[in-house]
Amino acid sequence: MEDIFEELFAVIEDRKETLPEDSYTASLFTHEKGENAVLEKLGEETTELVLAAKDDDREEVAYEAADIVYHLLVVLSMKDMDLDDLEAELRARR
Ligand SMILES: N=c1c2ncn([C@@H]3O[C@H](COP(=O)(O)OP(=O)(O)OP(=O)(O)O)[C@@H](O)[C@H]3O)c2ncn1[C@@H]1O[C@H](COP(=O)(O)O)[C@@H](O)[C@H]1O
Repeated sequence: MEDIFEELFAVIEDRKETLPEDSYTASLFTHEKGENAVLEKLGEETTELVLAAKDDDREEVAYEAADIVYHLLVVLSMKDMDLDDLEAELRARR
């Protein structure tokens, strides 16, 4: 499970660096709305997760949760943060 986060974050960092034209991730880093584009998307996905959970739609909950995790990792990268920052915060709460 840990690996998939690391793999995904590495891809996001690569897209930030290389900005391929056909990359959705790159489009978030170059969006005319700036960071608001990914932040708005995160808000939308969170609302969709809440609705899916209220409907007890487990498949949809997993789908929206994955959308949230992906966009969350993009936000971390945008702030020049990484998974270590997230891990440190989680461990500090134990
Ligand atoms: N995990 C994701 C991921 N999750 C969600 N998304 C995109 O996030 C967007 C979510 O928006 P919505 O749910 O609103 O879906 P939509 O209706 O298609 O989008 P809109 O019309 O609302 O803009 C979609 O365009 C999805 O394709 C993702 N795009 C990329 N990744 C990962 O990032 C990697 C690199 O992708 P590229 O940057 O596109 O090369 C991929 O291999 C994946 O592993």
